[in-house]
Amino acid sequence: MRRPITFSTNLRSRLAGAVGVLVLGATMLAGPLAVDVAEHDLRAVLGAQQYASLSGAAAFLDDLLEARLRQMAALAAAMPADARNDPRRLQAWLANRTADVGDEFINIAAFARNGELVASGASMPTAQPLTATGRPYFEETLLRGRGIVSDPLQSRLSGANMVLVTAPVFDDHGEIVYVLTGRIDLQHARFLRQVDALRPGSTGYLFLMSADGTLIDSPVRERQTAPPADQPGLGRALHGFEGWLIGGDRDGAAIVTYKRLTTTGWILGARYPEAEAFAPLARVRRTVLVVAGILALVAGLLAWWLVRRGLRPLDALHRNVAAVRHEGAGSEVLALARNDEIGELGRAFHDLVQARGRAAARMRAIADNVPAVIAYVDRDERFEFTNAGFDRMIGSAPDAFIGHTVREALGEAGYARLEPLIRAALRGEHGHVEDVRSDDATRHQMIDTIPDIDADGRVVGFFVMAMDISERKEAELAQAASEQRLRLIADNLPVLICYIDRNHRMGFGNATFQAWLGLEPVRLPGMHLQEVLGKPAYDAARPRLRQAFEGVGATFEMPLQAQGRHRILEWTFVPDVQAQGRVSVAVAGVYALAHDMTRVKEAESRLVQMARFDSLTGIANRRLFGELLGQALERVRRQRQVMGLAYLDIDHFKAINDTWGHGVGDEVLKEFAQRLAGCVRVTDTPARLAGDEFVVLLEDVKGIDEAERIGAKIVEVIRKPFATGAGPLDVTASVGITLVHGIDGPLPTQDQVLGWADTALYAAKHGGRNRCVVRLAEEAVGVPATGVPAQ
Ligand SMILES: Nc1nc2c(ncn2[C@@H]2O[C@H](COP(=O)(O)OP(=O)(O)OP(=O)(O)O)[C@@H](O)[C@H]2O)c(=O)[nH]1
Repeated sequence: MRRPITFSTNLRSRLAGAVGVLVLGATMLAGPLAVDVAEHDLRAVLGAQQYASLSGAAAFLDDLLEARLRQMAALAAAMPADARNDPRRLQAWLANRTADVGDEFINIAAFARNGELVASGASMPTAQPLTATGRPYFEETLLRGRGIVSDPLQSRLSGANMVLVTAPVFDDHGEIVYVLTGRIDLQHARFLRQVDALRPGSTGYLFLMSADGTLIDSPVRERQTAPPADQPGLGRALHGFEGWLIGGDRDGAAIVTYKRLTTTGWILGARYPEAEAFAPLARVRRTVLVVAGILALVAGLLAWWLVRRGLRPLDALHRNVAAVRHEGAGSEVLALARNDEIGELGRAFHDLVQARGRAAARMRAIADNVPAVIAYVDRDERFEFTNAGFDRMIGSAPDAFIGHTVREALGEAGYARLEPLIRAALRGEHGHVEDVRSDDATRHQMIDTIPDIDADGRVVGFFVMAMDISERKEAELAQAASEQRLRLIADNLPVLICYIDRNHRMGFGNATFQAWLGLEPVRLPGMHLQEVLGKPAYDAARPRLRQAFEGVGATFEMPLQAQGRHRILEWTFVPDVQAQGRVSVAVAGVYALAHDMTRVKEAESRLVQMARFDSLTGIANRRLFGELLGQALERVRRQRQVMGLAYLDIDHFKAINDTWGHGVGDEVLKEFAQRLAGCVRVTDTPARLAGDEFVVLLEDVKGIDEAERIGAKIVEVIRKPFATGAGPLDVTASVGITLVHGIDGPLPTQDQVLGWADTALYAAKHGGRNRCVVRLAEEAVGVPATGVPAQ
């Protein structure tokens, strides 16, 4: 559920204030920022200026030192030859020269090539001879063969700081004989005074150091003996840096510039304190700040006022929206007539409110017409929404519970029934119960609770839906009772009844499974059919089962060995066809019924026996004989054998009956059949056609002789007295045999063959009875019989 949008009541004031402060701040910052940019540029200009100025000063000092070197070189060149050879003359000459150059050099001295001080323009030291051996300026002059300016050094006599300018004195052979040194006392030389005009500003100053950082000259008194070690960038300058930089030390920030002298490698530095360098700019900055502050205040106020004025329609729209939401005002107040964005916004709100109203009405109509109780309950378990179902199911007005808790609305008992569902819903879980009884326990209800989870995953409430499912419950109970009845019937029927699913597993099975197969019905569901029937029976049933699953029912017989009994079952498979969609159907399973056909089969087999055998004598009757004769005739033609058919009749049987009665007649018939069966081959089949008429089907007879031997044997066997209830009786029989060859052409009919045998019998009777007559088939009609009279 969405959280309601909260309009800030002072949005307009806050926006106006924010814009005012932004404008004020921006205006305030603009001036100082501009001054900062100017200061940055000015620094670059001043730095470059300082460097140019210092370069000029360095050039000047280079000129100065080169002039001193030239002056000393000229002096050395001007040394007369006698002064070179005579130390006293040299001393006098130097004294005069020292007087000449007194402004530039405090003293001029001459050192011999071995370093010994030979002469000095000032007074010669007397106490101890001085030597320049090992001194860098001396050694370097000898090495280079030209004059140099020494690094600052301290006089061994006066202790004053000085530098020496040297020049070699050559003899006529170009060899150095003396090294002249002109001494410049740093205390008095004041190199920097000569370039003082190039000093930066009034508080800035220049300073001069040797290449190793020894201070040569500085206007700052206290630093005359020590190098300006804390000068910003000094370390870099000692490593060759030339240029300007800005740095700070205990004296404050300053622009410091460095330049090296080309003659000596000395470092000339200038320090220009920022306090002086940027003093005009600081004044400008103060002025800019004041002016920017005033301007910013005016601009900020103006911006604040303009925004407030511009947002006044939005404020009005906000009030109207609040009136619609909280005071029930009509949405028409939102349809502003303005022709700008606010008007457009207002009209859009108006349309939205209208659409929302229509949607809410639709939702309400749907909710009210659903046959269920629908409610929304907040986190505090208070009803926020209820539908008309409350009226129908509970009998309370639809809005009666709004604002009340579930406990207040339904009472303790009703709340207790719902409490597990409410707890589940507030945990964020769906709840569902089906068997909630109404207060009077006459109705069944199904209740669902669905949690309302916001975008942050918190449960803010839940929906409740309750339905009256009494009718469905009653239907379920009725169905259960009906199923119970069906089950009772199925369990008491002497048939196997079961349901087989598509995987050939049992659905259910009736109690007969227990009786016939020893399987409890409760164990059947899920069992595989192979497990139930055993593999052979299952394999036999599978093709029919496949057929049934293709939608075609099947009925078939199948033997089953179980529980020590052999049964013949007649199975019927009925497909359980279920609709799938509108047009297609599918077989979901197969209903199977199995009847025990064992007894029926046994009775059937008895009937077959009865139908094919003579009940009095037990040998084949006319029906079976007919079947066997047909088959024998087929064999005759196929195997080209000779078949014989003997036709027998008891002589004067009527007289036996008449004399001794039917019972004795029956005894004679049975004994006759017995003897007949006993005297022919097992492949020959005796049969009783009717009364005292018998036949014997003789297979594969080799010829007439053999037929006659068989006939004679029969006649002989019968001739022996019959033991009957009336005592021994003499019985004879007449026999007519016909032989049928395997010939081409149409096969003779059974009646024809019987007719031929009957004709032979007739001949035997006619010939005096108690004998046998054999006839070939082709002789059957009108041919005299070959009688085999009784012996
Ligand atoms: N006991 C008894 N008699 C039967 C049965 N069926 C037929 N008969 C009698 O058998 C007699 C048959 O006689 P026939 O074959 O016609 O004549 P016959 O006396 O044998 O004379 P010939 O055949 O010429 O020697 C009749 O009297 C029948 O009633 C039977 O099942 N049992």
